[in-house]
Amino acid sequence: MTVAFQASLLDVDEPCGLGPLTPARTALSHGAWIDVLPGWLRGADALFDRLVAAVPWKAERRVMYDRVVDVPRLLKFYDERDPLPDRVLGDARSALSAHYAGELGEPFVTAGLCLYRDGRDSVAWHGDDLGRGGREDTMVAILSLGTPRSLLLRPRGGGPSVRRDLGHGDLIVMGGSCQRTWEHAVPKTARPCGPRVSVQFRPRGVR
Ligand SMILES: O=C(O)CCC(=O)C(=O)O
Ligand SMILES: [Fe+2]
Repeated sequence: MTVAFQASLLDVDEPCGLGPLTPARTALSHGAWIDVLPGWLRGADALFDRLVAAVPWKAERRVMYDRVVDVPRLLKFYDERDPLPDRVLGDARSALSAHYAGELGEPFVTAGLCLYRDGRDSVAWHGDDLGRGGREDTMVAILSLGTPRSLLLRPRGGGPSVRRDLGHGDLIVMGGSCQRTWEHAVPKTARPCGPRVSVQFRPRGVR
């Protein structure tokens, strides 16, 4: 598939590599938190290009109320035994598993990939609460590549939302009770907007 993407000028020709994993934590309410590390992956635009070309992206359709609608992004899920599409993703998963081992008590194993082709692609408000995230504290780590998009978070009970603009190798980790006491979304935008890939690493049974 071809998607037009303007590589960031700072990033051109830089070798792909993960920097030190030194995220800054922001406590949210109800025992939720986010860790953010801008530019964790240097040379992220090269990885973006490889993933756009190599991943067998799938368009999905879902039942919404009484209609079948297109899911507004392309997807590919790698289960724990599936080989990842790029070595750098394996390195990122290992580094995250090592860094959070004490706090999380288990490794990140799956990788969910999303391709937002332009500003019309999005993900609606939700928590990753289909599995254990709906009952237990856990973590979901997201590596963002390509054009930055806003990730919004809001408490389920109501209250102000928190926004982080993520792309070009940025990392966010949602932790604690975040998947069951908060929701997150990547809203559509009317601004001209190039494509973004997000890679979500999750522990076993978290979806
Ligand atoms: O694209 C993102 O950063 C978020 C994706 C997401 O929330 C999900 O796939 O569950
Ligand atoms: Fe999510």
